Amino acid sequence: MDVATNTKGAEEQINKMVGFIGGGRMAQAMAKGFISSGLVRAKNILVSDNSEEMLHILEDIGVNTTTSNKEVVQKSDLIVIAVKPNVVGKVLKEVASLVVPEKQLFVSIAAGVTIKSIEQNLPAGTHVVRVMPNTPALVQAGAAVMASGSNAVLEDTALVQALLRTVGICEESSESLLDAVTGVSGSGPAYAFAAIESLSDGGVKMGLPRDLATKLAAQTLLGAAKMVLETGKHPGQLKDEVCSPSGTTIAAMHVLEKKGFRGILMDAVEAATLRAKELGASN
Ligand SMILES: NC(=O)C1=CN([C@@H]2O[C@H](COP(=O)(O)OP(=O)(O)OC[C@H]3O[C@@H](n4cnc5c(N)ncnc54)[C@H](O)[C@@H]3O)[C@@H](O)[C@H]2O)C=CC1
Ligand SMILES: O=C(O)[C@@H]1CCC=N1
Repeated sequence: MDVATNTKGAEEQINKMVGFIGGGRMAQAMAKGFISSGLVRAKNILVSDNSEEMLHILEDIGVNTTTSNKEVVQKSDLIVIAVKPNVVGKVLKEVASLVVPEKQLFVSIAAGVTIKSIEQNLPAGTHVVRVMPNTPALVQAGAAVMASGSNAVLEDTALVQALLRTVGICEESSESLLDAVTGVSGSGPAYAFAAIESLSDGGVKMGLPRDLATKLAAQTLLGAAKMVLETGKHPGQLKDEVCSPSGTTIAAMHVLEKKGFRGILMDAVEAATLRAKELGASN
Protein backbone atom coordinates (compact mmCIF):
# COMPACT_ATOMS: atom_id res chain seq x y z
CA MET A 1 0.00 0.00 0.00
CA ASP A 2 1.24 3.43 -0.97
CA VAL A 3 1.15 5.43 2.26
CA ALA A 4 2.41 8.69 3.74
CA THR A 5 2.38 10.23 7.19
CA ASN A 6 -1.09 11.32 8.10
CA THR A 7 -1.53 14.79 9.48
CA LYS A 8 -5.03 14.29 10.82
CA GLY A 9 -4.66 11.47 13.33
CA ALA A 10 -4.95 8.20 11.40
CA GLU A 11 -1.74 6.16 11.43
CA GLU A 12 -1.38 6.26 7.66
CA GLN A 13 -2.74 8.23 4.76
CA ILE A 14 -3.43 6.61 1.41
CA ASN A 15 -1.81 8.40 -1.50
CA LYS A 16 -4.17 6.99 -4.07
CA MET A 17 -7.03 8.53 -5.97
CA VAL A 18 -10.28 6.98 -4.79
CA GLY A 19 -13.17 7.20 -7.25
CA PHE A 20 -16.84 6.47 -6.77
CA ILE A 21 -19.24 5.79 -9.63
CA GLY A 22 -22.59 6.68 -8.09
CA GLY A 23 -22.61 9.22 -5.31
CA GLY A 24 -25.74 8.26 -3.36
CA ARG A 25 -26.28 7.31 0.24
CA MET A 26 -23.71 4.54 0.56
CA ALA A 27 -20.98 6.36 -1.40
CA GLN A 28 -21.50 9.45 0.77
CA ALA A 29 -21.33 7.40 3.97
CA MET A 30 -18.06 5.78 2.85
CA ALA A 31 -16.47 8.97 1.47
CA LYS A 32 -17.32 10.97 4.61
CA GLY A 33 -15.95 8.18 6.77
CA PHE A 34 -12.69 7.90 4.79
CA ILE A 35 -12.17 11.66 5.04
CA SER A 36 -13.00 12.04 8.72
CA SER A 37 -10.69 9.13 9.60
CA GLY A 38 -7.84 11.03 7.91
CA LEU A 39 -6.88 8.04 5.74
CA VAL A 40 -7.97 9.69 2.47
CA ARG A 41 -7.89 13.40 1.73
CA ALA A 42 -11.08 14.90 0.27
CA LYS A 43 -9.06 16.24 -2.65
CA ASN A 44 -8.08 12.65 -3.50
CA ILE A 45 -11.70 11.55 -3.89
CA LEU A 46 -13.60 11.93 -7.17
CA VAL A 47 -17.28 11.02 -7.39
CA SER A 48 -19.46 10.79 -10.49
CA ASP A 49 -23.23 10.90 -10.47
CA ASN A 50 -25.80 11.62 -13.13
CA SER A 51 -27.95 13.63 -10.71
CA GLU A 52 -27.05 17.33 -10.41
CA GLU A 53 -28.76 17.42 -7.03
CA MET A 54 -26.51 14.65 -5.76
CA LEU A 55 -23.40 16.43 -7.07
CA HIS A 56 -24.28 19.54 -5.01
CA ILE A 57 -24.63 17.41 -1.87
CA LEU A 58 -21.24 15.82 -2.64
CA GLU A 59 -19.58 19.20 -3.18
CA ASP A 60 -20.61 20.11 0.39
CA ILE A 61 -18.58 17.11 1.62
CA GLY A 62 -15.55 18.63 -0.12
CA VAL A 63 -14.88 15.86 -2.66
CA ASN A 64 -14.30 16.43 -6.37
CA THR A 65 -17.33 15.72 -8.52
CA THR A 66 -18.11 15.00 -12.14
CA THR A 67 -20.98 13.82 -14.29
CA SER A 68 -18.53 11.61 -16.21
CA ASN A 69 -18.05 8.02 -15.07
CA LYS A 70 -15.21 7.79 -17.58
CA GLU A 71 -13.35 10.64 -15.86
CA VAL A 72 -13.51 8.71 -12.59
CA VAL A 73 -11.88 5.70 -14.22
CA GLN A 74 -9.26 7.83 -15.98
CA LYS A 75 -8.23 9.55 -12.75
CA SER A 76 -8.61 6.89 -10.03
CA ASP A 77 -6.47 4.04 -8.71
CA LEU A 78 -9.37 2.47 -6.82
CA ILE A 79 -12.90 2.73 -8.21
CA VAL A 80 -15.91 1.98 -6.01
CA ILE A 81 -18.99 0.93 -7.98
CA ALA A 82 -21.80 2.45 -5.89
CA VAL A 83 -24.77 2.50 -8.27
CA LYS A 84 -27.87 0.34 -7.86
CA PRO A 85 -27.37 -3.32 -8.86
CA ASN A 86 -29.39 -2.96 -12.09
CA VAL A 87 -27.08 -0.14 -13.29
CA VAL A 88 -23.76 -1.91 -12.60
CA GLY A 89 -23.51 -3.72 -15.95
CA LYS A 90 -24.29 -0.53 -17.87
CA VAL A 91 -21.65 1.61 -16.13
CA LEU A 92 -18.98 -1.10 -16.37
CA LYS A 93 -19.56 -1.43 -20.14
CA GLU A 94 -19.39 2.37 -20.40
CA VAL A 95 -15.93 2.59 -18.77
CA ALA A 96 -14.38 -0.80 -19.70
CA SER A 97 -12.26 0.48 -22.60
CA LEU A 98 -10.48 2.94 -20.27
CA VAL A 99 -9.50 0.44 -17.59
CA VAL A 100 -5.80 -0.32 -17.02
CA PRO A 101 -6.14 -3.83 -15.54
CA GLU A 102 -2.73 -4.11 -13.89
CA LYS A 103 -2.96 -0.69 -12.24
CA GLN A 104 -6.55 -0.30 -11.08
CA LEU A 105 -8.76 -1.94 -8.51
CA PHE A 106 -12.56 -2.13 -8.83
CA VAL A 107 -14.55 -2.44 -5.61
CA SER A 108 -18.23 -3.23 -6.02
CA ILE A 109 -20.64 -2.64 -3.16
CA ALA A 110 -23.74 -3.57 -5.18
CA ALA A 111 -26.02 -6.07 -3.44
CA GLY A 112 -26.16 -9.43 -5.16
CA VAL A 113 -24.01 -8.56 -8.17
CA THR A 114 -21.46 -11.35 -8.52
CA ILE A 115 -17.73 -10.99 -9.02
CA LYS A 116 -18.05 -13.14 -12.15
CA SER A 117 -20.51 -10.73 -13.78
CA ILE A 118 -18.32 -7.75 -12.84
CA GLU A 119 -15.18 -9.41 -14.22
CA GLN A 120 -17.02 -10.32 -17.43
CA ASN A 121 -17.78 -6.64 -18.05
CA LEU A 122 -14.17 -5.51 -17.52
CA PRO A 123 -10.94 -6.30 -19.39
CA ALA A 124 -9.25 -9.63 -18.62
CA GLY A 125 -7.00 -9.42 -15.58
CA THR A 126 -8.84 -6.53 -13.87
CA HIS A 127 -8.52 -6.66 -10.09
CA VAL A 128 -11.97 -6.84 -8.43
CA VAL A 129 -13.03 -6.96 -4.78
CA ARG A 130 -16.71 -7.27 -3.82
CA VAL A 131 -17.80 -5.72 -0.53
CA MET A 132 -21.04 -5.58 1.43
CA PRO A 133 -20.81 -2.50 3.69
CA ASN A 134 -23.57 -0.74 5.65
CA THR A 135 -24.61 2.85 6.31
CA PRO A 136 -23.29 3.11 9.91
CA ALA A 137 -19.94 3.60 8.13
CA LEU A 138 -21.02 7.22 8.26
CA VAL A 139 -20.39 7.24 12.01
CA GLN A 140 -17.38 4.89 11.96
CA ALA A 141 -19.55 2.01 13.18
CA GLY A 142 -19.94 0.15 9.90
CA ALA A 143 -19.88 -3.60 9.40
CA ALA A 144 -18.45 -4.81 6.10
CA VAL A 145 -17.39 -8.11 4.60
CA MET A 146 -15.26 -8.41 1.48
CA ALA A 147 -14.53 -11.18 -1.01
CA SER A 148 -11.68 -11.24 -3.54
CA GLY A 149 -12.06 -11.55 -7.28
CA SER A 150 -9.98 -13.97 -9.33
CA ASN A 151 -7.24 -11.42 -10.11
CA ALA A 152 -7.16 -9.60 -6.76
CA VAL A 153 -3.88 -9.75 -4.86
CA LEU A 154 -3.03 -9.35 -1.18
CA GLU A 155 -2.22 -5.68 -1.71
CA ASP A 156 -5.78 -5.12 -2.98
CA THR A 157 -7.48 -6.76 -0.03
CA ALA A 158 -5.12 -4.99 2.39
CA LEU A 159 -6.04 -1.65 0.82
CA VAL A 160 -9.80 -2.31 0.91
CA GLN A 161 -9.54 -3.58 4.47
CA ALA A 162 -7.53 -0.52 5.55
CA LEU A 163 -10.14 1.79 4.01
CA LEU A 164 -13.14 -0.01 5.43
CA ARG A 165 -11.56 -0.38 8.87
CA THR A 166 -11.48 3.41 9.11
CA VAL A 167 -15.28 3.29 9.10
CA GLY A 168 -15.95 0.19 11.21
CA ILE A 169 -15.14 -3.52 11.09
CA CYS A 170 -14.20 -5.32 7.89
CA GLU A 171 -14.08 -9.11 7.69
CA GLU A 172 -13.13 -11.30 4.72
CA SER A 173 -15.13 -14.28 3.49
CA SER A 174 -15.78 -16.35 0.41
CA GLU A 175 -18.19 -14.71 -2.02
CA SER A 176 -20.80 -17.41 -1.39
CA LEU A 177 -21.54 -15.84 2.03
CA LEU A 178 -22.04 -12.26 0.85
CA ASP A 179 -25.79 -12.51 0.19
CA ALA A 180 -26.32 -13.74 3.75
CA VAL A 181 -24.07 -10.90 4.97
CA THR A 182 -26.41 -8.56 3.09
CA GLY A 183 -29.34 -10.09 4.98
CA VAL A 184 -27.71 -9.58 8.38
CA SER A 185 -25.58 -6.41 8.26
CA GLY A 186 -26.11 -4.77 4.84
CA SER A 187 -29.86 -4.43 5.35
CA GLY A 188 -29.66 -4.82 9.13
CA PRO A 189 -29.49 -1.12 10.05
CA ALA A 190 -33.05 -0.77 8.73
CA TYR A 191 -34.28 -3.47 11.11
CA ALA A 192 -32.47 -1.74 13.99
CA PHE A 193 -33.96 1.65 13.08
CA ALA A 194 -37.43 0.09 12.98
CA ALA A 195 -36.76 -1.50 16.39
CA ILE A 196 -35.67 1.86 17.85
CA GLU A 197 -38.72 3.59 16.40
CA SER A 198 -41.02 0.88 17.77
CA LEU A 199 -39.46 0.97 21.26
CA SER A 200 -39.86 4.73 21.19
CA ASP A 201 -43.51 4.35 20.16
CA GLY A 202 -44.01 2.00 23.09
CA GLY A 203 -42.47 4.55 25.43
CA VAL A 204 -44.69 7.31 24.09
CA LYS A 205 -47.73 5.04 24.50
CA MET A 206 -46.73 4.62 28.13
CA GLY A 207 -46.35 8.38 28.63
CA LEU A 208 -42.74 9.25 27.84
CA PRO A 209 -41.94 12.38 25.82
CA ARG A 210 -40.86 11.39 22.25
CA ASP A 211 -37.30 12.80 22.48
CA LEU A 212 -36.56 10.95 25.69
CA ALA A 213 -38.15 7.72 24.42
CA THR A 214 -36.08 7.74 21.19
CA LYS A 215 -32.85 8.61 23.03
CA LEU A 216 -33.40 5.78 25.54
CA ALA A 217 -34.29 3.28 22.81
CA ALA A 218 -31.20 4.12 20.70
CA GLN A 219 -28.82 4.12 23.67
CA THR A 220 -30.25 0.79 24.81
CA LEU A 221 -29.54 -0.88 21.44
CA LEU A 222 -26.08 0.71 21.37
CA GLY A 223 -25.33 -0.45 24.92
CA ALA A 224 -26.61 -3.97 24.31
CA ALA A 225 -24.53 -4.24 21.12
CA LYS A 226 -21.41 -3.04 22.95
CA MET A 227 -21.99 -5.65 25.69
CA VAL A 228 -22.16 -8.46 23.11
CA LEU A 229 -18.98 -7.24 21.40
CA GLU A 230 -16.98 -6.36 24.51
CA THR A 231 -17.91 -9.05 27.07
CA GLY A 232 -17.70 -11.99 24.68
CA LYS A 233 -20.73 -13.45 26.49
CA HIS A 234 -23.45 -15.24 24.53
CA PRO A 235 -26.41 -12.89 23.84
CA GLY A 236 -28.69 -15.44 25.53
CA GLN A 237 -26.68 -15.20 28.75
CA LEU A 238 -26.78 -11.39 28.66
CA LYS A 239 -30.56 -11.59 28.14
CA ASP A 240 -30.88 -13.93 31.14
CA GLU A 241 -28.94 -11.42 33.26
CA VAL A 242 -31.65 -8.80 32.61
CA CYS A 243 -34.54 -11.16 33.42
CA SER A 244 -35.26 -11.19 37.18
CA PRO A 245 -37.48 -14.03 38.43
CA SER A 246 -41.11 -12.87 38.16
CA GLY A 247 -39.75 -9.52 37.00
CA THR A 248 -40.64 -7.02 34.29
CA THR A 249 -38.29 -8.30 31.56
CA ILE A 250 -39.44 -11.90 31.57
CA ALA A 251 -43.03 -10.64 31.24
CA ALA A 252 -41.97 -8.67 28.15
CA MET A 253 -39.90 -11.60 26.78
CA HIS A 254 -42.98 -13.85 27.09
CA VAL A 255 -44.90 -11.46 24.82
CA LEU A 256 -42.01 -11.34 22.31
CA GLU A 257 -41.76 -15.14 22.20
CA LYS A 258 -45.55 -15.61 21.84
CA LYS A 259 -45.61 -13.15 18.90
CA GLY A 260 -42.67 -14.83 17.15
CA PHE A 261 -40.06 -12.06 17.54
CA ARG A 262 -37.07 -14.31 16.82
CA GLY A 263 -38.75 -16.07 13.91
CA ILE A 264 -39.72 -12.72 12.40
CA LEU A 265 -36.10 -11.52 12.47
CA MET A 266 -34.85 -14.82 11.05
CA ASP A 267 -37.45 -14.61 8.27
CA ALA A 268 -36.36 -11.00 7.57
CA VAL A 269 -32.71 -12.03 7.18
CA GLU A 270 -33.78 -14.90 4.92
CA ALA A 271 -35.94 -12.58 2.77
CA ALA A 272 -33.12 -10.07 2.29
CA THR A 273 -30.63 -12.85 1.49
CA LEU A 274 -32.95 -14.39 -1.11
CA ARG A 275 -33.63 -10.97 -2.62
CA ALA A 276 -29.86 -10.37 -2.94
CA LYS A 277 -29.58 -13.70 -4.78
CA GLU A 278 -32.42 -12.62 -7.10
CA LEU A 279 -30.69 -9.31 -7.80
CA GLY A 280 -27.50 -11.22 -8.62
CA ALA A 281 -29.33 -13.59 -10.97
CA SER A 282 -31.03 -10.75 -12.86
CA ASN A 283 -27.91 -8.58 -13.32
N1 LIG B 1 -27.95 1.98 1.15
C1 LIG B 1 -27.42 0.96 1.81
O1 LIG B 1 -27.67 0.79 3.01
C2 LIG B 1 -26.50 0.00 1.14
C3 LIG B 1 -26.36 -0.02 -0.24
N2 LIG B 1 -25.52 -0.93 -0.83
C4 LIG B 1 -25.37 -0.94 -2.29
O2 LIG B 1 -24.82 0.31 -2.66
C5 LIG B 1 -25.26 0.65 -3.96
C6 LIG B 1 -25.79 2.07 -3.92
O3 LIG B 1 -26.89 2.11 -3.03
P1 LIG B 1 -27.39 3.49 -2.42
O4 LIG B 1 -26.23 4.37 -2.15
O5 LIG B 1 -28.31 3.13 -1.32
O6 LIG B 1 -28.21 4.04 -3.64
P2 LIG B 1 -28.53 5.56 -4.06
O7 LIG B 1 -29.72 5.50 -4.96
O8 LIG B 1 -28.57 6.42 -2.86
O9 LIG B 1 -27.23 5.94 -4.92
C7 LIG B 1 -27.02 5.54 -6.24
C8 LIG B 1 -26.55 6.75 -7.00
O10 LIG B 1 -26.20 6.35 -8.33
C9 LIG B 1 -26.53 7.41 -9.20
N3 LIG B 1 -26.60 6.89 -10.56
C10 LIG B 1 -27.62 6.25 -11.18
N4 LIG B 1 -27.27 5.92 -12.43
C11 LIG B 1 -25.99 6.36 -12.61
C12 LIG B 1 -25.08 6.30 -13.68
N5 LIG B 1 -25.41 5.71 -14.85
N6 LIG B 1 -23.87 6.84 -13.52
C13 LIG B 1 -23.51 7.45 -12.34
N7 LIG B 1 -24.34 7.52 -11.29
C14 LIG B 1 -25.57 6.98 -11.42
C15 LIG B 1 -27.85 7.93 -8.66
O11 LIG B 1 -28.12 9.27 -9.09
C16 LIG B 1 -27.62 7.84 -7.15
O12 LIG B 1 -27.15 9.06 -6.60
C17 LIG B 1 -26.33 -0.35 -4.35
O13 LIG B 1 -25.82 -1.24 -5.31
C18 LIG B 1 -26.66 -1.07 -3.07
O14 LIG B 1 -26.99 -2.43 -3.28
C19 LIG B 1 -24.74 -1.78 -0.11
C20 LIG B 1 -24.82 -1.79 1.25
C21 LIG B 1 -25.72 -0.94 1.99
O1 LIG C 1 -31.76 -2.52 0.17
C1 LIG C 1 -30.80 -2.72 -0.57
O2 LIG C 1 -30.94 -3.32 -1.64
C2 LIG C 1 -29.43 -2.25 -0.15
C3 LIG C 1 -28.43 -3.35 -0.06
C4 LIG C 1 -28.15 -3.54 1.39
C5 LIG C 1 -28.81 -2.42 2.02
N1 LIG C 1 -29.48 -1.70 1.17
